[in-house]
Amino acid sequence: MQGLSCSTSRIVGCRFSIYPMTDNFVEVILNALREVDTSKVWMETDDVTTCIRGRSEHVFDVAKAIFIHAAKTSVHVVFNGTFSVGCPGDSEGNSYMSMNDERLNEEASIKEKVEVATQIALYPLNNPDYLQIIAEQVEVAKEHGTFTKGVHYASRLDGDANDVFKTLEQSFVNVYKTHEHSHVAMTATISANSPSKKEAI
Ligand SMILES: Cc1ncc(C[n+]2csc(CCO)c2C)c(N)n1
Repeated sequence: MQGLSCSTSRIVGCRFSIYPMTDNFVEVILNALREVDTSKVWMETDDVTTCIRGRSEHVFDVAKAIFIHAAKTSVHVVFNGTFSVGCPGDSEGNSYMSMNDERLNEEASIKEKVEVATQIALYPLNNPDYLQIIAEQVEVAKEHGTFTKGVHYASRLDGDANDVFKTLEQSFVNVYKTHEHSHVAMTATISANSPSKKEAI
């Protein structure tokens, strides 16, 4: 179809918000966005979300660092985001894909110990084997020790933010590497410092 062919681009993107549940939420959001090194990703923030795009490792590095930066204030904060790769129309035509693979925020992120509760859902969009592919990534999360249980429409992961982000990244990369023209979306809701208990309330 003219103009709608699936791009072979491997540019990864994430559109996300963080929601710090505190009166000074503006400060927490803006400090997290400012103090993380975002020089290896394309980034745009508006009044609803932030979008980051570039190489997979830098998109995950920056998303994790922004969330951890907000969470280390001890405020109850939630990250809600959609990761995407292979979206038709998302072109690689910018310099961010030629960055080297050295992660700019990993050293600072791994110093922080932040417990998180997470619900993720993987969507291998153009793959008829999607159920099998999702099941394989549940096994990966079990191997990582982050998988807690399946819930309706999602899998629950608990643990340190660094470990949970490792599972998110590994699952997403495993799925999009399945074939050259894969189009994959993954949603993640990540909560830290919640006053709620873990059970349904
Ligand atoms: C990561 C992230 N990016 C953008 C917003 C939207 N937002 C809500 S309040 C605020 C600060 C004042 O403008 C902004 C940018 C968000 N919540 N989280």
